[in-house]
Amino acid sequence: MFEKSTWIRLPRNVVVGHEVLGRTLEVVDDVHLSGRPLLVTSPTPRELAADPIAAQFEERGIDPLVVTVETASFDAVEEVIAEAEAGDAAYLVGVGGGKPIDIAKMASDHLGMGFLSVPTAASHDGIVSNRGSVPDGDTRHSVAAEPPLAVVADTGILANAPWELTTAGCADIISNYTAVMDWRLANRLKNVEYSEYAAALAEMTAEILVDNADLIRPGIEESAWIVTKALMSSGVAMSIAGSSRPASGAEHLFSHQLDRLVPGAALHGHQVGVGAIMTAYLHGGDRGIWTDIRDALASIDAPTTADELGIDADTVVEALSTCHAIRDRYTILGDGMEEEAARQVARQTGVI
Ligand SMILES: NC(=O)C1=CN([C@@H]2O[C@H](COP(=O)(O)OP(=O)(O)OC[C@H]3O[C@@H](n4cnc5c(N)ncnc54)[C@H](O)[C@@H]3O)[C@@H](O)[C@H]2O)C=CC1
Ligand SMILES: O=C(CO)COP(=O)(O)O
Ligand SMILES: [Zn+2]
Repeated sequence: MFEKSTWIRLPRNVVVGHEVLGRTLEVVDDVHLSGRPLLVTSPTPRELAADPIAAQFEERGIDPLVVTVETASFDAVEEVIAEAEAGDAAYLVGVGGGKPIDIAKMASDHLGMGFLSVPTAASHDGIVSNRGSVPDGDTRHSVAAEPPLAVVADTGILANAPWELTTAGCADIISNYTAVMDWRLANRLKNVEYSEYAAALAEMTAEILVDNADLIRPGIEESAWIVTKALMSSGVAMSIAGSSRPASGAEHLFSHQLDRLVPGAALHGHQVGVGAIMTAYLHGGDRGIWTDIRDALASIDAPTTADELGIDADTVVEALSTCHAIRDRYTILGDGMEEEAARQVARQTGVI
């Protein structure tokens, strides 16, 4: 008997483009949200986007609640939940980079409320996905959470964000290549559930981004458009898969381990990009696509070496040789790399 079922949770409206921030209330209406919103933001995005959105609500006679968070933590999630309950909020709006959006996502999951994602930086694919990532003890990877009901991505704001945030978003997309290789391997070796649709979408997204790498330049709104659409597409792949597998393999394990060893040393996307160079090498050796990945990263100004990440060689080797154990996710790292083998890979690929 056929007993399979799937439940794909996607944003209902995705609005990307020039000055779309000014249309936030139209989006709110279109997804039938009403009542008092709670805007969750961080200091710079507050000025750039949350205050202008708050002004739109005020013009309509609605007094929005605003919480400014500084760090991604469960204390911040609790604070948002408490503010929402005390202020009778009806829904949440996450405005900023990954941190406020993740906090809004996790809080809305807990409160059973809808939420909107308003990214001000195209820094990774969490800005649209149904995954939330808040450090929990030793855990750094994402967990299932509420997907946004809608995304409002203003390309003018995104194009003016610090360039390294955009290159981090690009690198997060480029890492889909190795994530999908790991996923296929895990499917073949461990019978891990696999979706060809999600895998193909994740790979195609990386390919389109790499093909358009020449158009991705600082301060250009069309660049923000290309990167944001890719992040959306990658988020959809994760939603189809019902896991982060299409966009997260061993290169992400490596990055999560760096987050534990040297918190805040480099951006998520930059770390996974360097991880992807090394894990692509592990998949294919000298004939593999690791040089293509390295060159694609270099072409969009993303780091390709430990030095460029600002992380020392020993830490890179430690992260690569220990990260297999941090999560139950089978990858090319198998049951772990010997430290000397990890050092060789990092040397062969020019990472150290
Ligand atoms: N949910 C998920 O699947 C994922 C979540 N993450 C999480 O996301 C977080 C990292 O994301 P980020 O966006 O790097 O963090 P973030 O929210 O801290 O933003 C980085 C910095 O950029 C600034 N910023 C944002 N937009 C700006 C703009 N337009 N102009 C000037 N400055 C601007 C912020 O004020 C902040 O200082 C981490 O907590 C990480 O764990 C990372 C990957 C996936
Ligand atoms: O960053 C992500 C995909 O790009 C999410 O992956 P994780 O589940 O490994 O946190
Ligand atoms: Zn990522």
